[in-house]
Amino acid sequence: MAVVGLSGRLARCYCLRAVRSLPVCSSLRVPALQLHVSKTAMGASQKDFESAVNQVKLLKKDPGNEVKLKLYALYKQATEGPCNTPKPGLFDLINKAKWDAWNALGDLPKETARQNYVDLVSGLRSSSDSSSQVKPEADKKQAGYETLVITSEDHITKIMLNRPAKKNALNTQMYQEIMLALEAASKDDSTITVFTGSGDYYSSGNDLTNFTDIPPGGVEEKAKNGAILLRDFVDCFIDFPKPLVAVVNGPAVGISVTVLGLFDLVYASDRATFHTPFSHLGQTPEGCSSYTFPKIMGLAKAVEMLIFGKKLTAGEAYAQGLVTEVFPDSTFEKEVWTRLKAYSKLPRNAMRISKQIIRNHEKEKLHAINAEESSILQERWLSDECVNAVMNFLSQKAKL
Ligand SMILES: CCCCCCCCCCC/C=C/C(=O)SCCNC(=O)CCNC(=O)[C@H](O)C(C)(C)COP(=O)(O)OP(=O)(O)OC[C@H]1O[C@@H](n2cnc3c(N)ncnc32)[C@H](O)[C@@H]1OP(=O)(O)O
Repeated sequence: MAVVGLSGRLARCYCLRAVRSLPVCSSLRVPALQLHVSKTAMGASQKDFESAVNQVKLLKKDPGNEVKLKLYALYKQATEGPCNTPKPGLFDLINKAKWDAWNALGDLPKETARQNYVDLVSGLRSSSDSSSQVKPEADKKQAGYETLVITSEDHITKIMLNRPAKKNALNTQMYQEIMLALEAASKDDSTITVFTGSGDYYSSGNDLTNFTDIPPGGVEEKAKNGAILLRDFVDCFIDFPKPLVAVVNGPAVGISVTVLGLFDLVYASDRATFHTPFSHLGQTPEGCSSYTFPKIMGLAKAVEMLIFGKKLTAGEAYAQGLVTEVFPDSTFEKEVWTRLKAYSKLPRNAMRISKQIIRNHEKEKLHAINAEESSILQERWLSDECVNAVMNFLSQKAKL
């Protein structure tokens, strides 16, 4: 695809398949940067291993080269088995150190290497978290998040998307932090968990700059990593055990709309809108919306949103069953939080078990739908239709 004359940022856009793969960086790459993992190496604890691979990227402190060599060696042993490459030359110090670390593991079984990797990362996580996070107390912001503001008060854990200058667009870090925040909220002493946005937007959905910066493995690896990230992200909502509430304070776009089908309550300000411009972007529905939206609002209305990109007002979203209740913007925050504080005093276990009974019937089906939607999007992200739409936004910041 001819890319002559585009800005530097676009020239890095993963969509530009003509771009040669970047030179392999000379510094030691922690294996977490290579998220493509072979199915055969995963076995029963595939999720734990993938989650550990993801978590390495979020370590607050650099664990040092010795630990990184250990992570590298265990990763290679878990995914490829015993060292199977020729020894690098004497002066190729970085690759020789990596080769030595891997080779030193000898015939260690893949399963053992995988488990050792998971154990090593969880140790790194707990030491990193304990040194960087403040124990949440009532009215206290939780430390350790850059794209979110997490507060705990009145038995409510509030997860606020906090990139207002970018309309709370979800970049890769925000996806990762939301997964961590949901994991923490599922285990803390709160009764309900609330999502909302800071600034005038709830969220403008996927950050389209996520499509730039080609990894060393090229565009296919970018799309594969994106599909893994999307699937893991949506799985967190499918499996979340407590009542999950969306306080939609303004316009919502894309994935911030589609996952609403997995929430238990959706309260919207009357200035909120709901927009899923997937066809405009050469993309397809995600967040299980290909199943939940027809179920919630009927096939015709779901098609009008998901295929034709009709933007709904809060009133229309309420009429179609996507929104539980709409409030005047002037009294939105006061009315909604008064109500939620009353709900949060209800017996925690009864609410959790009731949610389980209501949601468990379809949990496996939703996981399967999520996996299918993610793999279809993996292909879509490499298509010319998506390439042109994303480049159009990035180069002109065209408004939908
Ligand atoms: C292969 C790679 C995969 C990566 C990982 C994927 C993981 C999961 C993917 C799941 C699939 C999700 C799909 C979706 O969510 S599709 C929807 C995507 N969102 C959009 O297309 C919205 C784009 N934004 C807009 O149309 C407008 O910004 C908007 C109407 C939302 C607001 O317009 P307004 O004029 O009011 O404000 P600005 O445009 O000036 O916005 C202010 C600044 O914020 C930037 N911005 C806003 N939204 C986004 C966005 N989604 N992505 C990136 N940047 C965004 C905007 O550019 C402005 O920035 P500057 O101030 O720098 O100009």
